[in-house]
Amino acid sequence: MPNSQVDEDLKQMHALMAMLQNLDVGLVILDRNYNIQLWNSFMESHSGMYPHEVRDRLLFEEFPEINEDWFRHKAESVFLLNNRAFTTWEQRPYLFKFKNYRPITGKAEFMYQNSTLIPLASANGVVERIGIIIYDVTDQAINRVELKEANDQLKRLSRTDKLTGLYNRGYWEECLNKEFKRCKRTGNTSTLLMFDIDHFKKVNDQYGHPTGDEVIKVTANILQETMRETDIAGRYGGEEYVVILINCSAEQAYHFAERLRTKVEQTVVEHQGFKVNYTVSLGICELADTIVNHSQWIELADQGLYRSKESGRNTATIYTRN
Ligand SMILES: Nc1nc2c(ncn2[C@@H]2O[C@H](COP(=O)(O)OP(=O)(O)OP(=O)(O)O)[C@@H](O)[C@H]2O)c(=O)[nH]1
Repeated sequence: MPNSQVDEDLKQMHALMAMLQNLDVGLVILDRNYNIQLWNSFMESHSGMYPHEVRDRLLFEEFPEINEDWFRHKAESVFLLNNRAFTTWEQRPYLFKFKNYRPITGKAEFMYQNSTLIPLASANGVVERIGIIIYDVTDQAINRVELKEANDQLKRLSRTDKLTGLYNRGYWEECLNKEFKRCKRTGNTSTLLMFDIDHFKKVNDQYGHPTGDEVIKVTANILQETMRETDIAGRYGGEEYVVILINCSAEQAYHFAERLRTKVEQTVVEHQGFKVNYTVSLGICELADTIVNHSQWIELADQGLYRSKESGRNTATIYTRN
């Protein structure tokens, strides 16, 4: 080959190397034994390690954060099959654990990365090296994470009653429907308790709406303190509450209802200089074979509640057919 041609090839090679060095993506070349052969400026600036420090060093020794078994498994198929392989940040947040210095996405502690492994075949077609390309996808990942957080928050809000923090009627009914179906499937029994503040209109009339609101909130707190974590409580209407007592019979629910009723009876709500005593009436309905859907379950618990109101309030009644 004439000298001028060699010079030209070398020049082109230098230009290519300069370009690779300055790409805004990470580029690492590994030999067949996973020793580092090339380390571009992106890798240098994010790892703080110069190319001469890592050259000919075993990848897994220099970067113990890389799961060796997983990486070898992936890379061997690239070596053997001459195929590319990809890993996204959703599968693994990063390959190299680089600190994130980006001001806009300061929220992320580490750089999120997508990575691609590419086979580098020599003239005889044998893959003797592989290239790792690292893409910094921190902005994209953070946006996605934030969007998910916002959606989760929105979902929570759409399920929750603002005043009490209990589930709202719509979402609670969905839960009841699920529980209804679960009990029918498994043969377990759960009991529905519905209760309502007595003469609440008078509370509002006598002390004003804000104090009425406070009474509604305090009652929700008492309910939450009294029930189990697995029970599912909701605000059914203005001053009407519901709770699904999971895996609980009517008799057990009656004890629960009495505890709740007594706590309320003993509570004094202090608000805006007022001291409010009040009571609740409760209806109980255990799920039975005769109940055909969750709406009927609610109706029957409501009938229990109605009987409590009829019999003078501040009492709990288990629904029975007569
Ligand atoms: N402060 C306040 N009042 C509410 C809210 N939602 C409903 N109410 C009031 O709750 C009262 C319910 O009154 P009624 O349905 O007549 O029942 P009650 O006075 O509790 O009588 P009984 O249930 O028969 O003991 C109404 O005056 C509503 O305005 C709320 O979010 N805040």
